[in-house]
Amino acid sequence: MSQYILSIDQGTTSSRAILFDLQGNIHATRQQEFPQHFPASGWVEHDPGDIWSSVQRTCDAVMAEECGEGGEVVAVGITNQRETTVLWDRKTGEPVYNAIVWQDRRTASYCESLKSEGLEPWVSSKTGLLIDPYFSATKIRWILENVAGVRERAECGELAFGTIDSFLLWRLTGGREHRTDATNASRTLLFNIHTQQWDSELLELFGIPEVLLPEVMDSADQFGQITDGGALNGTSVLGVAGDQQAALFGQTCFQTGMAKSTYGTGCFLMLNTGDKALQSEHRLLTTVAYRVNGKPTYALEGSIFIAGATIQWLRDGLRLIRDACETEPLAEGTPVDHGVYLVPAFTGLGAPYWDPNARGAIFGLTRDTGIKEIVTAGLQSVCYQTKDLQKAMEKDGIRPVTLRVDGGMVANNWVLQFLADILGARVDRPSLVETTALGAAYLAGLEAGIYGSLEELAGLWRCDRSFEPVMTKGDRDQLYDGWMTAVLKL
Ligand SMILES: Nc1ncnc2c1ncn2[C@@H]1O[C@H](COP(=O)(O)OP(=O)(O)O)[C@@H](O)[C@H]1O
Ligand SMILES: O=P(O)(O)OC[C@H](O)CO
Repeated sequence: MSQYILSIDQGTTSSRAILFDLQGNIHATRQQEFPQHFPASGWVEHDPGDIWSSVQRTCDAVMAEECGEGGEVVAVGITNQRETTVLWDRKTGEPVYNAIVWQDRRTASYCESLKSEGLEPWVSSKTGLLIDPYFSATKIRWILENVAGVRERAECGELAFGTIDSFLLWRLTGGREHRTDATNASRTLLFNIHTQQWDSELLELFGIPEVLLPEVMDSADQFGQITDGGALNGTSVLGVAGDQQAALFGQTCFQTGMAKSTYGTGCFLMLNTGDKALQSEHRLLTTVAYRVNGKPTYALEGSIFIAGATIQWLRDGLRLIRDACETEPLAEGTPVDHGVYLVPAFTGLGAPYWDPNARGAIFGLTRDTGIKEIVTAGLQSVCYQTKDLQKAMEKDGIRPVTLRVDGGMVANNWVLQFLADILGARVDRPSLVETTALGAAYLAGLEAGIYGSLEELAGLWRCDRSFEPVMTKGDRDQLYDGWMTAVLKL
């Protein structure tokens, strides 16, 4: 009988269920998009019911079509959009409000007030994060403050908080398990990454009752047996990690100095710093990369909010292209020094600027600027933002020994060549770019005993193509100076 690991990848715009064979090859995959809600300027919400039903449907479909004929799922992994916050009733399982998504900026002024009290260094020393609406704590607080009756119900222990992994686990286990893993906990602004525990002083600061919080497990652990998962009933969830950490794991960046960068809606660069929680002096985040056998491994992270979303905007907002794949031939026919800079600060700027109030702009337009220059500038913006992160890491005294890339945008060879050129570093694309789902499968497989060690997993990584820098230092510096000038004008 063929054996598989099922990975549930619950992302910002869609949910995927992917069946991996035990060598880490994709056997079957299903994906479903779900609606995004923008109830006010800067607000982004998901209906948790949509998230749950998209997960159910993709899992059912993949199980029915591909696993029906004698196949067996031996372990389940969950990976998820991080920080997104749900509060639900422990008895009914019903959410008390929509999920507030990581991109949501509604708590910006509250974050500003905390920063003006000088609290950021203290919060950062415990959590590795900055005070920003991005993280869960201020979103939880907003629900407690603004939804009628919720604070009282929370204090009585009637409600549960979770990031999406936790919400899905609760539903899959029929409301028995209220758990999360250390990577997801490390994105809440409530978790002390040094003690690996919820921090009572932070809970007090944000006014959040501890009784709301899930139990924090290793990333490879016994999360619970599935009882409400259709054909998955009887199998166990054995791996959980936030999607960027899962991508680092799937890219098998297990050694200190190894880094991955994922180019999906946003871009997230993560560098393994081993057992040291290095504190950045240049506004990068310190986070838990994974926790295995009770031992946390840490990472430095640069989070860019808008990467592939720029291409979606060029397609859907400006209608300059019909499909993302048209961007590659357009850029190939355009000199890199066309002089147009597109800064996609649609929802503010993330690392290393952390400016929630910045907004996007296009600079350097002339009478002969056309579609191809604007599209090329859109692709280049993703690479320049990665360069910003590389610079911040260098100022912290760190240079990645390898950069492995993944996510939807890495199908674009032009982007990866320009990335290598602007970074002045080699960029490696693996054969399997669904590394996020793969990471969750590897974690589950590790707990199931299918894989004996991280070294064994590292041996499964395969390179599809390496991109070597060919640009001169002079050209690189000149192009990047133009980007910096544009960003400073925002
Ligand atoms: N050939 C391409 N060139 C540039 N961007 C692309 C290409 N193909 C896909 N994209 C972009 O990649 C993103 C999709 O990547 P994906 O990893 O599926 O995102 P997410 O998981 O965040 O939803 C989209 O924003 C899309 O615009
Ligand atoms: O769902 P994605 O792939 O856009 O990832 C979102 C990140 O986890 C946010 O921190």
